[in-house]
Amino acid sequence: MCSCRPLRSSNTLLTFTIYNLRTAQNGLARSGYIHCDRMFPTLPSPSVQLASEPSISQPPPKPTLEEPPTDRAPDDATVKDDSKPLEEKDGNTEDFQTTPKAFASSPPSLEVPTLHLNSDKADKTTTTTENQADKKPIQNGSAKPSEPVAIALNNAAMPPPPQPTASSSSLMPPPPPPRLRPTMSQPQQPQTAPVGRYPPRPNPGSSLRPPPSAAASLRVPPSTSNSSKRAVLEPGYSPLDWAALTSNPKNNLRGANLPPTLVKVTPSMLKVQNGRKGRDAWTSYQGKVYNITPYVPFHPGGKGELLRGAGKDSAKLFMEVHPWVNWDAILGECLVGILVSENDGAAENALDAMD
Ligand code: HEM
Repeated sequence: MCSCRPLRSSNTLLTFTIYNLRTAQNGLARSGYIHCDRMFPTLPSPSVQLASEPSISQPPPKPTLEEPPTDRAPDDATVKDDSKPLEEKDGNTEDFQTTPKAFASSPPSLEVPTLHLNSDKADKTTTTTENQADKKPIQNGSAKPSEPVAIALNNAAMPPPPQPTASSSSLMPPPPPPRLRPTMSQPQQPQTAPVGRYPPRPNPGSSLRPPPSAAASLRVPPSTSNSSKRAVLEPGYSPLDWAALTSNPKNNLRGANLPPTLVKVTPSMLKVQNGRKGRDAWTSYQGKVYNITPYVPFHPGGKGELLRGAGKDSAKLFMEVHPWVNWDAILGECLVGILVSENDGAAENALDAMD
């Protein structure tokens, strides 16, 4: 884009390049255009120093084409269409010292491809673009304008990702909707109402119920199952009452007619002490024999559960039900003696007989 100015318009000393075929023929610069040297800095061009009148220092090269002179004035520098180099008009460019022509370079037109999910359309688009890319030459050494488009269309030519379908087995099934944990007091009911945007409303009757408090969540829910065999203790037979009874030194909890020292109890002796026929119930635990009769009304599990171990070793039953209970701390005052074998018991009885 050379900004040309008529030759007359400049009155200062400037260096210009004159391109005019007619000037070369007639030796007169009848018409010419001053091109800015910035446009063609590397080309050798005849320079004209203008003082008051332009004077050509070096004659321009002679063209090979003959063209009749015109009658125009030598200083006529009117802008005309013949400002174009003559080789353009006649097509002869070999012997003519030409100046590189400045062509208006149109910006590369990037075609925005249209992407379709349909593979046929994508293939067509790709083919069209590839043809266009082949047809378009590289202009002025610039980068290929079609490269990004081609890359983009190569990506577009890839098959579209598979659309998720309900029957696709490669996808994980959606997680189940969260459920509220059913509580003991609110039995779970089948959900027949359609699942809407909002949770279902509570029953009209329960709307008057106060909201549950934090303390209610910590409360032990009432048990409706028969898994617990906890017995209802009579008044005056609480654990605190048992503790008060055992703290009395004259409680006589071991039983009547027993020596103050520990008794050697054989298995046969233990078996007789089963709580029937007016006899106390004895049980053994870890080699020691206890009279459990005074503890029967205090047993939280009830009389029947406690007497299951009467007349035998109840360590297994005890550990199955409540291994956390401290046996000795509760029944320490009920200790009768130690469990011995039948032979030891027989020998002891023989020694007693000798005395
Ligand atoms: C001989 C066999 C025994 C059986 C079969 C038995 C059974 C039971 C049962 C069924 C319960 C109720 C558990 C519940 O609340 O769900 C219970 C509670 C209890 N029993 Fe026994 N019991 C036995 C011996 C004993 C003995 C010898 C003692 C005392 C040393 C004892 C002290 C307790 C205590 C303190 C509880 C309350 C436990 C708690 O509340 O966590 N039991 N027992």
